[in-house]
Amino acid sequence: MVSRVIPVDPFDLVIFGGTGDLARRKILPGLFRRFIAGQMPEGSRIIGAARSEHDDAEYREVARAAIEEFGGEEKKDPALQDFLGRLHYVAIDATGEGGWSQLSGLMRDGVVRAFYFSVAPSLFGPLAERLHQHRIADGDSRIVVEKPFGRDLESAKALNATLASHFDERQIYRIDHYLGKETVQNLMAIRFGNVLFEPLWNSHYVDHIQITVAETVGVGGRGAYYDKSGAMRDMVQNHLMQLLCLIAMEPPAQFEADAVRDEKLKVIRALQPVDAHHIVRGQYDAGEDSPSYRQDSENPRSFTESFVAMRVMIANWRWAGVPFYLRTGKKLKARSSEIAVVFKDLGHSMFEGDEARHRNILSIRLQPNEGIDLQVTIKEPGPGGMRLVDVPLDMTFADALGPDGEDVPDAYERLIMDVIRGNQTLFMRGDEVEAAWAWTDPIIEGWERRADVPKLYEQGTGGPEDAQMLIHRDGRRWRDIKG
Ligand SMILES: NC(=O)C1=CN([C@@H]2O[C@H](COP(=O)(O)OP(=O)(O)OC[C@H]3O[C@@H](n4cnc5c(N)ncnc54)[C@H](OP(=O)(O)O)[C@@H]3O)[C@@H](O)[C@H]2O)C=CC1
Ligand SMILES: O=C1O[C@H](COP(=O)(O)O)[C@@H](O)[C@H](O)[C@H]1O
Repeated sequence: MVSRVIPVDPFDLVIFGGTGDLARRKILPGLFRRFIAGQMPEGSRIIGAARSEHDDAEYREVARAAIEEFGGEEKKDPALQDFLGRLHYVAIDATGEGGWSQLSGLMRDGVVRAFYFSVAPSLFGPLAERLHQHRIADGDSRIVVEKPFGRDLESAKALNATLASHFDERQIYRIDHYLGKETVQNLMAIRFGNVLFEPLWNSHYVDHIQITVAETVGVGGRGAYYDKSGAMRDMVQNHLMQLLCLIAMEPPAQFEADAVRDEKLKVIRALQPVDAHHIVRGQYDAGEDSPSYRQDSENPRSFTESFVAMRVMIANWRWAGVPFYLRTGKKLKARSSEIAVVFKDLGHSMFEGDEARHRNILSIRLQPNEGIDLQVTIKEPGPGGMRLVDVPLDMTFADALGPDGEDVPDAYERLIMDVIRGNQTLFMRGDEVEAAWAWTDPIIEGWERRADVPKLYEQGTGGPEDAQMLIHRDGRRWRDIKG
């Protein structure tokens, strides 16, 4: 099978924060992979922009070093030199006047102009203002806005208003890199591309749904940011919420930006408030040889959560009474992200002596080993009569699709190419982000009001004991976190 590369128009992509961690770790290596794949047409340029003084040659060395450090196999590709030749640099201050006329002079007509805000969120507004003031952005330009998009409803509204005073909504690409992950898109393909699942996708057949995003990393290196954020703002309000929307939304009429985003918004608006009883916060303790969260964040009195588990209900016809259990945390036992749709038990077993509960479980593995797995019940092989056993019908995309199944763009690559193509389907709309904050704000405010103390949990486990209780109380259990 040969991967299809959809052509894009020539573009100028300006990366504000082009020397920063995200640019070096993800954006530049990703763009090099797209260059190799033929998605950077002749005449396209990448312009790094940050305060530090560099000329083009020095910036190319920054990019070369980044690709060497963070790139994969592609770093050995002889096309690297040609790619670096497409890079330019402007020293610019987002909050001052330095560099703007130089950037303005670099802009060309006849190519797509995209501006990636890979800088601290406090600079999103000043960048938008200056792009507008200096007439660097035209009516077809796109801006890509990184997370976090605000830290509550009020700040998200203010940021939306600032951006809206300079750009139309169709020009604003709010990034959630989970939406760019291959398997997250597969979620929609599995749901809406198979006749098999949709009839069962409701409260008549689904017992509950589990969404897990487990990480083994801690917050070392990003402690200052994370400690003001916590798992709720960092992961739940955006990534987990987006997964929840995709799994729960009604079928959109088309796979088109507003059709998909309208349906996601309806899910967020139908979320019931979560009471304290249905949510557990945790913070990782010190391990034998590894620091605690408080040490990593350099805040010895921190009450920020590095883990959240919660039971969420959606008040609509399709999902009435079906719990969605969400959990995410750092320093857990494995890196594993999965959505599991657990179907109801059979109403009656015709097989004598079969007392086990048999249930179908559709598990969509987002990472690692992207794939799907459907647990089905079959007869145990051998002469032992009609004894039933549950087995997985397992498909790893890499196995099923061969080497090309592995050769897929990573989330950032895909999303940047969508920006150039002008496709907003996998980006969050302003009202979606606000609705998500409107739902999370009361939860966070409740913690602050009660001075809630997160439960400590042992590193390398599934989180605090209370998270087990959260689901056990309902007579269910979490799926194992397996890497
Ligand atoms: N790093 C990551 O893994 C992730 C990051 N993000 C988001 O991406 C954004 C960037 O993060 P990250 O790369 O880690 O941040 P860094 O601190 O590593 O980089 C910040 C960049 O902004 C530049 N910069 C700082 N101040 C100004 C200014 N006044 N004018 C122009 N440029 C400026 C810096 O260069 P200089 O100092 O030379 O100006 C640098 O290039 C943030 O919004 C973050 O939340 C989101 C998800 C993951
Ligand atoms: O946005 C973020 O995501 C990462 C997890 O992303 P993944 O692609 O590695 O699953 C998380 O570590 C980080 O805290 C958060 O800001």
